[in-house]
Amino acid sequence: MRFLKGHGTENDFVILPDPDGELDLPTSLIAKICDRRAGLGADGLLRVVRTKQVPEVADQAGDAEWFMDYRNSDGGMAEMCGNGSRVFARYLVEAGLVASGEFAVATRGGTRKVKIEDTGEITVDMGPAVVRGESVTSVGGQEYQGLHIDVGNPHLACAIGDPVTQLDLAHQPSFDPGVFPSGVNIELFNAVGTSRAVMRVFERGSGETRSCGTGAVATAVAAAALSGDTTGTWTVEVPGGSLTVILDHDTSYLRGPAVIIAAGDLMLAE
Ligand SMILES: N[C@@H](CCC[C@H](N)C(=O)O)C(=O)O
Repeated sequence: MRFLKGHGTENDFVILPDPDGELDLPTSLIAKICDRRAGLGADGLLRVVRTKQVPEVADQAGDAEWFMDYRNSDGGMAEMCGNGSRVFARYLVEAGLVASGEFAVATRGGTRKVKIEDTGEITVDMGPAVVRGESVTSVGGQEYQGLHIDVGNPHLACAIGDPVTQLDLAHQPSFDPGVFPSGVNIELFNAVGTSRAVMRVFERGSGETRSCGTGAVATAVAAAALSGDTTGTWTVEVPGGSLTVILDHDTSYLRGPAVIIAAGDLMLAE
């Protein structure tokens, strides 16, 4: 099985090209591939398949020729991955499957417009990030209140007073399963002024990662809400680098780097 490896602000992914939708990828095989000791190691997996081969998205994919089949490192599905969509776009361009510039990518969370910037960074139109209410988490015995934000996938973004560097995110932070029946990605952040936030994240299905694109959008929305804003441009610093989030009236944009770092043959099997 041919694979590539890439990352966006150190949120890393195994990429499996599967243009005709022929790969059988049981959950246990994905978890094995993403295992950092027994496998290649990654926060998630991106299967690259033509939308016309995927009946459940083909009808709503619009002009997107390619579908990003995203899986968390535990093998579970997610609706959307912000960093993954940039890495996916970088792969499509480098593989010559799309012309550089602007194009669409289909995801379970909807079709997303992608733009390769002259700087080399990639901007993704993430769609509207919707505040659904409030909820609470507990990390290391400390409770934090935050906003439940839908970025295609579920987030709980909490502004905290303690420095995020001091948090112990080795274990699953608690959350309310009544509010988040399918699990949740939990962001904890320090807002610095009105345009910068420092964030750490515990991702559903992957644990603590060094970056989360949808989480950065949720963080920007929650940070802006602290001063009653719903629009603006935010720099979101994560352990793996820095992302730009632009909150517009009816959509949000995520901009950042994406690189492919390796390619090879995978011998793992079920
Ligand atoms: N790292 C991603 C989000 C991946 C999906 C998430 N773990 C979920 O289960 O919703 C990003 O960059 O957005």
